[in-house]
Amino acid sequence: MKFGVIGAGQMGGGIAQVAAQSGFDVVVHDQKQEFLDRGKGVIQKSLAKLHEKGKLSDAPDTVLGRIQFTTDLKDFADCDLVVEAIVENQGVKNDLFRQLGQIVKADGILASNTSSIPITALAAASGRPEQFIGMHFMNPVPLMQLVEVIRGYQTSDETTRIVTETAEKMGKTPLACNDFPGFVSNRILMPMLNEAIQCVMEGVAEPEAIDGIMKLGMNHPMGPLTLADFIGLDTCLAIMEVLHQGLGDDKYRPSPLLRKMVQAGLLGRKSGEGFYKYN
Ligand SMILES: CC(=O)CC(=O)SCCNC(=O)CCNC(=O)[C@H](O)C(C)(C)COP(=O)(O)OP(=O)(O)OC[C@H]1O[C@@H](n2cnc3c(N)ncnc32)[C@H](O)[C@@H]1OP(=O)(O)O
Ligand SMILES: NC(=O)C1=CN([C@@H]2O[C@H](COP(=O)(O)OP(=O)(O)OC[C@H]3O[C@@H](n4cnc5c(N)ncnc54)[C@H](OP(=O)(O)O)[C@@H]3O)[C@@H](O)[C@H]2O)C=CC1
Repeated sequence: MKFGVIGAGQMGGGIAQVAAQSGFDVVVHDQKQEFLDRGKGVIQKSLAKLHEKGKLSDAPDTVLGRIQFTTDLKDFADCDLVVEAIVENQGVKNDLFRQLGQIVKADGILASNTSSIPITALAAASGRPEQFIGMHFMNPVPLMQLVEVIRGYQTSDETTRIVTETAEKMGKTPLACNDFPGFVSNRILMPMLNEAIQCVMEGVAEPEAIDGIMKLGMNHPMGPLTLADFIGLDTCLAIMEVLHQGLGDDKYRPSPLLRKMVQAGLLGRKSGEGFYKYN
């Protein structure tokens, strides 16, 4: 299988890495060489860590050698499966899928790692709705078990079968759901993170206390504010907007503090500051 990934950010890099660890030939795209170099560096660090712990079956260089980095979308022409992991914005994703629908071979499958955007709408933009699906990995991809598999309105059984089997070959557990805003994962997770942000805004407690209460009280591995910083506050806001618009209920209204922090460029770990500071 030739595996394509669009976007070399935290999700795209992780997906490419795990695909290469599973023995697939992988091609990864980003818009600029500097983004590819940054993504490659993150993959190298992760592979070194997994190797150190004896969790890699091949040498890190062998795994890295299976990944081709490119800024040219034409390099995806012969891919069997292409997973998109670019910014959580429907217009930008639609444009990309319109191009991929023209470039990727006719029997290739297109998938989106979107956190919330309707799969059926992206499928329509691609021009190949039967061979389109949501393949939603969790962050950090090398460590997390789940792949949420989301069927669009016209996704074929064959596409679902191939993508489910591919997720299994990648050592993941695929679980199916239908195409509703935020699917299952973010429909449930993101309102909790949004509520934690609202607690900061209202002065209910300091961020450290909110995170500590949820970690120690509910056994969550990360507190909600640490997790929001980890996901990216821009991505959290984009997901809340999709839930709010798509489900039409004000209980999904993004916290004004979340909006303000994104406007200020405080995006969490990836920008160096969110609810906490990172060096
Ligand atoms: C927004 C969406 O659309 C969907 C989403 O993805 S929502 C987000 C879903 N993800 C989560 O909820 C993650 C919640 N957090 C966790 O499960 C855990 O904190 C975690 C698995 C990320 C980390 O595990 P942890 O037990 O907290 O310990 P931590 O010490 O931080 O990390 C464990 C080890 O993994 C390593 N590690 C972390 N990320 C890694 C990566 N990408 N690759 C390789 N190793 C990694 C760490 O370096 C650490 O190694 P050492 O033991 O040698 O120090
Ligand atoms: N963060 C998370 O925890 C999770 C995120 N997701 C989803 O995965 C997707 C990616 O998220 P994430 O990896 O966190 O985001 P990042 O911001 O880390 O990475 C996105 C990458 O895509 C690039 N990019 C942006 N626009 C384009 C474009 N038009 N063409 C090609 N590349 C582009 C970005 O480049 P640049 O640097 O120029 O912006 C960047 O390298 C989103 O849809 C998100 O909702 C899914 C599961 C978990």
